[in-house]
Amino acid sequence: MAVTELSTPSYTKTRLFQSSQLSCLSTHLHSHRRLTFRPLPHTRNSRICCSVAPKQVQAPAAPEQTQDPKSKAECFGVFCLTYDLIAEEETKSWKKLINIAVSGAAGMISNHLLFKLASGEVFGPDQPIALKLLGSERSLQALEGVAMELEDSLFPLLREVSIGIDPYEVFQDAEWALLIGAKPRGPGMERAGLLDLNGQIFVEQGKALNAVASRNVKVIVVGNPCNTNALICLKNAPNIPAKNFHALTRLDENRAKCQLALKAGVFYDKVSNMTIWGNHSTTQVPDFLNARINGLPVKEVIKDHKWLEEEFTESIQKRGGVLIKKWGRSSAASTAVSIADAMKSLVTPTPEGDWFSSAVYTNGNPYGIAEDLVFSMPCRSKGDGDYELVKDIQFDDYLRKRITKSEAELLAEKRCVAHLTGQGIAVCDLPEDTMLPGEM
Ligand SMILES: NC(=O)c1ccc[n+]([C@@H]2O[C@H](COP(=O)([O-])OP(=O)(O)OC[C@H]3O[C@@H](n4cnc5c(N)ncnc54)[C@H](O)[C@@H]3O)[C@@H](O)[C@H]2O)c1
Repeated sequence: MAVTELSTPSYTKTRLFQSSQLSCLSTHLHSHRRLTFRPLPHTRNSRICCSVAPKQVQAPAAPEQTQDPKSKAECFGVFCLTYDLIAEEETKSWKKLINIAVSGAAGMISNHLLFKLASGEVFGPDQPIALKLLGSERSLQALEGVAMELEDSLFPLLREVSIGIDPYEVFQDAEWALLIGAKPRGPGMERAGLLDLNGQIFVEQGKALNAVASRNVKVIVVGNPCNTNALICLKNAPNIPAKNFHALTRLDENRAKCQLALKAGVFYDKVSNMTIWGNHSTTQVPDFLNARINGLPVKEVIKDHKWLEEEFTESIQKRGGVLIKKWGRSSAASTAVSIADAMKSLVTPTPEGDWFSSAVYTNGNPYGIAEDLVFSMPCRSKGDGDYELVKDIQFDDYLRKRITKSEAELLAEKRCVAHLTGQGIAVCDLPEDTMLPGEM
């Protein structure tokens, strides 16, 4: 198969396929004819658009779209079948499809997350979704495998699956972008080197989101160092509100809730108001001053304050590393759970009096934290995808001091990637070689 190699300004090359090879059938979404299966020949090693339409549910009629054939990708295997559903199977309650883009889709976290999304766990049992999977050139074969597993799972709500390596194509019309793909720190690599290497990925993906995603796309950055990657991404996407960008600290929140529950001898659903402040790194601050157990301040329930200040805090900061030592790899399943939790927190109203943690853009924050960072803070949502910061938060010297340390680290990371955020020449003076939670 002839492919054209084009140099791109990004770290990788993008393969473009001849327009004659580009065809994808997803007419099942626009058709109400009798069930027909129309297999197309498929070609391997191509950018692929895969559409699957299960028989249980029916999309509403949409106007026929005249699409430029070049904007369509090639279909693959059973995804090339066109299912025209019979009129009797129409479901009147069908909702508009949500487009979810996932990068690093052939990786370990995605291997759990995609199946949770497709099952309806996040958006509910009557919300169809399209998954747009972005991989690296090296993982394209693996992405095909992921698509096959999704296909074999017969998820009624999963209406379309497309895979590719070009973010400008995969992020088209994305309403959610879960940016998980990143490179791990290699042997001997400085943290500054990792910031630069992964930062380049988020420059390109920010630009692509800016160019082709929904103007109200919600972005959750997971790939590490996630706070600074999120900052790079939003700076390269000026047409998307900075407020829409999050870096994932929900796993840290979940871990903190679990440890407090264990110490207090209660089930973890009794722990609320748990904030993680700052960076998703070993400087993060799990806030036991404002957290509650059974509605009471943690310090009233757990009298061992030395444990809170020393063991608890460090155990959360370093839990990822301990897990790697035991498990031999970084947390994937619990990270996927926490991504689903983070999404649910934005699409369902936060329970009265409670909040959740997310690393978001500091722009007029009420806590005195430096502006123009992506910093984990307490958030509430009305369930419309947006959030507001929680105002009534207590601080003491211990909490302030810790938050300042994490803030200093993020400011240093920001200086280190100034060349990627359009903020001048990079000066890398990281205060110490702090670790990501999974790197010890
Ligand atoms: N924020 C958190 O709480 C948290 C928790 C755990 C892991 N992480 C981070 O999440 C990231 C992914 O973890 P994983 O275990 O899934 O890793 P993984 O190595 O299993 O998967 C990463 C995938 O990303 C792909 N990839 C690399 N560059 C890409 C690019 N430019 N575009 C698209 N895909 C690309 C790789 O090919 C690979 O398939 C890592 O950076 C890890 O440190 C974050």
